[in-house]
Amino acid sequence: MRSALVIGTGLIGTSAALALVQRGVIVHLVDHDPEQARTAAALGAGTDEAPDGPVDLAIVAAPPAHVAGVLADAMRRGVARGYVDVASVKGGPRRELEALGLDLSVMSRYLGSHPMSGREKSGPLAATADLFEGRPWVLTPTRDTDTEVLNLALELVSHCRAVPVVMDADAHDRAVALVSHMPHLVSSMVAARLEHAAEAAVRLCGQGIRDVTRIAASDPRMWIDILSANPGPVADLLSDVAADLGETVEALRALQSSDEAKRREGTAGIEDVLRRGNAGQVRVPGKHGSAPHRYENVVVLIDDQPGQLARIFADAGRAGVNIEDVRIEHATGQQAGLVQLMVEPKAAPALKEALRERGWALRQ
Ligand SMILES: NC(=O)c1ccc[n+]([C@@H]2O[C@H](COP(=O)([O-])OP(=O)(O)OC[C@H]3O[C@@H](n4cnc5c(N)ncnc54)[C@H](O)[C@@H]3O)[C@@H](O)[C@H]2O)c1
Ligand SMILES: O=C(O)C(=O)C[C@]1(C(=O)O)C=C[C@@H](O)C=C1
Repeated sequence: MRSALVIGTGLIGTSAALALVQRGVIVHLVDHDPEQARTAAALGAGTDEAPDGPVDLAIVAAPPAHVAGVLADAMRRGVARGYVDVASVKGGPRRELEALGLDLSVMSRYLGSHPMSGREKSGPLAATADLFEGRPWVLTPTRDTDTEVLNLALELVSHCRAVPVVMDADAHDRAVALVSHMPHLVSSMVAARLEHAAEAAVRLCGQGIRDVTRIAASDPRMWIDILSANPGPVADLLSDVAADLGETVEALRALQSSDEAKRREGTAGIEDVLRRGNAGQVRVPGKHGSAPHRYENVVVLIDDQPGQLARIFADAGRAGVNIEDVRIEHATGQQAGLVQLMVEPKAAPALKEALRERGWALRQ
């Protein structure tokens, strides 16, 4: 693949673009919010200039409810030889696209896909080139999918160092209901208990609750789209969880009883759910392939003024350093913030020197 067009330059689109750029692919970036595409370009994910002819692969990374419309528009304009989307649900977007009445020959250029990797954060600033490393990336070809398009999608997955998994779209949706969509709701429900909890209790939060609630920080609009496209399988699973919850509540109540036999029943009920949890947890596969990169942090003090981030990215680009991840901390009550630039350890000394030369104040 020589060229790609990423449509929707948020977390996933920009992460894929960064990985493709690292592998020498010319990447064009477009978003319905041009500021997002400009930011992605400033991060080194490609150019926000339009391609002057069809690219090899268009990657649609817009929210699920927009995917069919964006794909149909791009396919009608013939912007690429092949088209993939990365939406978290696969059956709905394909059916919506089919309903838009594209010719079969055009439809054969489309392949639905879904990288099983993400973050609770949105937007290009949360993107990283190694987001998909070692993670499953589902491809849902049909009998009509053009082989060239399947090969382009496999190349995308390989450039992102992910592991391709071929599945039927509806089987995919049932599987992700179990491993992603239902757990997301359960995480939100646990986190919701904290909303009005006493500060004295919340202050004690340790790693356990952080692990269980991390994904509850995700963008609700995105998740409304995802859950609306897969409500049946998620509802079925959540009703199984509700049954477990009911039995667990009963077991805990039995533990409060003064009757010893009842207390034994309660212990057995609790043990049952904990043991079944152990048995399920060991089935969670480890991350395949290589471990995620450990980046070095270069911390820069910035004034809270427009254009500061773009200037840092441009200075890093001039120094030939790829920024793999960025975090921004705003100092409370001050017109300043700390930007953490995460880079390959071997690139850190050159970046620090270049930034100092250009007058940036670095912090430990
Ligand atoms: N977040 C995750 O963990 C994750 C993981 C795998 C797949 N996905 C899927 O990837 C897609 C993108 O998710 P994200 O997390 O990157 O979201 P995001 O909010 O970070 O980015 C979405 C981008 O799409 C743009 N956009 C919205 N409507 C558009 C349109 N009509 N045309 C062009 N651009 C448009 C937005 O401006 C935004 O920049 C979704 O379909 C999602 O289901 C998300
Ligand atoms: O790890 C996260 O933060 C995610 O949100 C990742 C996650 C998941 O549930 O595994 C979320 C939705 C996507 O469709 C794929 C991946």
